[in-house]
Amino acid sequence: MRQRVSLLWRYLHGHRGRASVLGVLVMGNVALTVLNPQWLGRFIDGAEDGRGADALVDIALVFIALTVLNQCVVAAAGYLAEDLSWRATNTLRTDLAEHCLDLDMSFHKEHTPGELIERIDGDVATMGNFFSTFVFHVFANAILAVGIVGVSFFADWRTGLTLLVFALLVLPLVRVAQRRAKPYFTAMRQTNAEISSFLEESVTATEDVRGNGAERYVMTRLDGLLDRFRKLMKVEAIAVRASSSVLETSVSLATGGIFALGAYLISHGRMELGQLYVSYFYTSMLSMALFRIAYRADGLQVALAGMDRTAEILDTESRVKDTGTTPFPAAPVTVEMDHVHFSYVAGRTTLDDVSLTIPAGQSLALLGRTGSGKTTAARLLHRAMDADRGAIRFSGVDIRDIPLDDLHRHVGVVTQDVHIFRATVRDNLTMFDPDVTDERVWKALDGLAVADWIRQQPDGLDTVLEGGTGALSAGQAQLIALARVFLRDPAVVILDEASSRLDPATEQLTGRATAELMEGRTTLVIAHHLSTIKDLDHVVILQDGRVREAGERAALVADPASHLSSLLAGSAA
Ligand SMILES: Nc1ncnc2c1ncn2[C@@H]1O[C@H](COP(=O)(O)OP(=O)(O)OP(=O)(O)O)[C@@H](O)[C@H]1O
Repeated sequence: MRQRVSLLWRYLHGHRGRASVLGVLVMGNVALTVLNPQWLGRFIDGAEDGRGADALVDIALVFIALTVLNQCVVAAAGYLAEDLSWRATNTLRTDLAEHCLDLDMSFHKEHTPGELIERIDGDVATMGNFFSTFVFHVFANAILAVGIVGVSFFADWRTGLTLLVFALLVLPLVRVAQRRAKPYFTAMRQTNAEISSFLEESVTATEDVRGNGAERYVMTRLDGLLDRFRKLMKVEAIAVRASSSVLETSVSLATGGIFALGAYLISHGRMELGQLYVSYFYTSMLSMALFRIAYRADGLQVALAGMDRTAEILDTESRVKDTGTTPFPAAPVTVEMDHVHFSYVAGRTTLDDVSLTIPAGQSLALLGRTGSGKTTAARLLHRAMDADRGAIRFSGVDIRDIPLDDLHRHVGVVTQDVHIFRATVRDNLTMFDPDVTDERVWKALDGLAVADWIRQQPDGLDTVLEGGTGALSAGQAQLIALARVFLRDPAVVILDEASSRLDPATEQLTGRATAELMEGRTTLVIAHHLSTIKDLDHVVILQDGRVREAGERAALVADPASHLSSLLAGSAA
């Protein structure tokens, strides 16, 4: 609960002014709603007492004016609640997205993209609804209930007591209904997130699914998830229905009680007809208020469950701590991995005592079979995660001592599966940074192979690219990624070669662009083809997470006993 309150407080705090006005409007609405029936009572009593038509018309006019005013207050409060909820939740969405981007690999391994989208968009949207729902249907109605009981006490303690007992009996029922329903709501949201995530994965993997003839299996799994959702929905609906039936019965009993009490009081001259009418009116208003609270309890439950998950994500701390204060060393930098150990899963070593050095401004090819740990070693270099033991240093500075922002600015990464945004070439190069001018783009790329390629695109920098890697070949996507890195001018470059074969023309172009990028920078290349290592200075061959061989490329090539020589001989054969 404290977590939820502090989450709400954090996001409403910045909008205190609007929230206060909203509070005043809600209170005004409650006051007008409670006051209005009093005028009806006066009207009835006035008519009974034989007051003149003018006086009765005046009372009716006041009643109408208050009703209109109340509607205006409701409209203003509705607008403000929506506005406030969008402002607060948009900030929350941005913070959540940023927080997720900052979290390390282990978090992203545990949560699929679909699940995170559901958290960032789905849960937050529900919280937005909750806000309007809470203000209008729970908070406002709770205050209204208190107001009705209070005013009834003031008029006659016996009717006040009847309404109080009614409300006090009904409220625990509402709470029981809420508690019963909550686990189902939580499970429903979780299943919903799993469905989104599964759909996202299936759509992304369409080619693989079809290629493997796996449509039926995929659909069976989806069926299973949908079935689980349906069953949860059923139980939840029954829980909500049962509580409404109990509520409706209680309302009938309370109304009967008020009429019986009214009849008794009128017959003893202690109540007038108008007052009885007001009490009856209050009973139905109170029931409606309690109904609304109960009815909205499900929305409230969904929102509370979403809020718990949101708070949980916001409270998840990255295992990669950003506590360093040492500036990134001046280029060119020496890259050193010193007896590094790493496991994704406890007990299953991925990197075992890996040491390597790339002298300043030189390049190193990291070779090894699939699964030998090449990508993992590269990830450690830009702190996608941290080594369990050992150290990584740039020109002698431990990378954990460098602020993460600084590190990411100076270490450029080109991954195998480059992500292309559905946006212009410009946005894809600048990563949506509006401060990077076209002049800067062209200056950074001046005379480079990638610049020629961009110029050949139909609209140059304005060419709109399809999302993913759909519209571009692997080589073209690599060209975009290389250009991105050129723009940032990093001191260290980590390059995961495109593993798929490129067509000869693109291969030549990416080869030239890569050579240009490595110029004057310290580079680690994850090489998937032996043909591409010929221009690199050093070679490290990994085998099952250990260094099998390391040395200068030329020396290893010249040594017929080296493992590299045997690999080259094997690939030539
Ligand atoms: N996020 C992860 N969580 C758990 N295990 C992982 C993760 N990423 C990789 N691994 C495992 O770590 C080992 C090394 O993987 P890594 O991707 O570093 O190898 P690689 O040499 O780059 O392979 P490839 O050439 O196929 O890209 C493999 O056994 C792999 O299954």
